[in-house]
Amino acid sequence: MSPTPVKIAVTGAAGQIGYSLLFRIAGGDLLGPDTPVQLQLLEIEPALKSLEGVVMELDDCAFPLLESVEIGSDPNVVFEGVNLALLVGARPRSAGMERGDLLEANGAIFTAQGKALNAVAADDVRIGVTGNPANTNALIAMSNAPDIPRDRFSALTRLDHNRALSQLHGRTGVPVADIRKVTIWGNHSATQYPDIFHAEIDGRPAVDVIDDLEWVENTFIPTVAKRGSAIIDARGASSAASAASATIDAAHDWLLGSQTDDWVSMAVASDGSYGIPEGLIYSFPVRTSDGSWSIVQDLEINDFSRARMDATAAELVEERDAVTKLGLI
Ligand SMILES: NC(=O)C1=CN([C@@H]2O[C@H](COP(=O)(O)OP(=O)(O)OC[C@H]3O[C@@H](n4cnc5c(N)ncnc54)[C@H](O)[C@@H]3O)[C@@H](O)[C@H]2O)C=CC1
Ligand SMILES: O=C([O-])CC(=O)C(=O)O
Repeated sequence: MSPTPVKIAVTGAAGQIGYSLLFRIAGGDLLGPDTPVQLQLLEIEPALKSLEGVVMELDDCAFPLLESVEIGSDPNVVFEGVNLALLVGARPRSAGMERGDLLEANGAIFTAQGKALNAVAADDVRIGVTGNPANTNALIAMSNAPDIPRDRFSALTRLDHNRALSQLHGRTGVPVADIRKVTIWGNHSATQYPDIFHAEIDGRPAVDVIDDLEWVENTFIPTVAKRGSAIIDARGASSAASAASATIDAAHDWLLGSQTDDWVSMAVASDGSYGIPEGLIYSFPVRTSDGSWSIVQDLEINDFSRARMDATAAELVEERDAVTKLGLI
């Protein structure tokens, strides 16, 4: 008997990220080669025609795992019974904007979608937020879905995590598979803190292998934290295929588990670990298994890390205060 199909909602499905994400999901990259998927795609009314074209292309791929595709513009219909909701749809920033500038424009979307998920999603739903500002959008959705446990919400910092791995690979030549225990702390913004003090490169402490704290502070951290802007400057549009790939990686590891000798970065509701204010959606090192996650505990935090972890938390507190004032949470 084939496994029960998983219902996956994707919002902003006609957008740039959607155009990569949907094909990867339907091809089995998220749930593996044995699990059929049913896609339930949300778009705003004016983008539905374009989405119809994307669905025609999905049909034309004849993906064996793709059981059905439904599209619509009403989240109360599209989210019906979904087991996984990937909230991508939101306005992207353009050159010169910070992601926080999108708070007001995109905040309202996540209020309505949080309410709809609360009303109609499956009991086991997991919700991953990619649309920016991702952490605070996840906070808004979570706050508007009081019946869904808080640990079912996360925001995407896996792209930052992958960017950090790639930069370390570029510096050392060690394959990314042999680089472990990198952490992105905090906000998916320029204040994020990519931390290598616990990382291992080829089984050795990363700081010893790199042996250049000046490079860590003045090249590695800003390169990872500002990579989104660099891509906008180069491409004239924000990252899309890499964002889709990270969205898949994050959901895959959340639902199916991550390696035990490594961890991943995920922005989740803080339980106060590492002194981060309770309830903020903050990126931590987490281990995942079977649809649940737990924050890696007891890492020693030096003064260099502490200052950066607190600065990115302070930005998230400001964002939370701003959306509270706007009445979104
Ligand atoms: N967390 C991360 O690492 C990353 C996040 N992003 C963010 O992802 C979001 C999407 O990016 P792109 O696909 O490039 O943008 P895009 O503009 O190409 O697509 C966004 C889509 O969302 C749709 N949309 C707008 N409001 C909607 C609503 N209420 N319900 C459903 N769909 C709605 C639009 O019609 C559009 O088709 C942006 O906020 C972007 O900043 C992008 C890259 C990385
Ligand atoms: O920078 C942006 O606006 C898009 C994004 O989140 C990223 O590439 O990390």
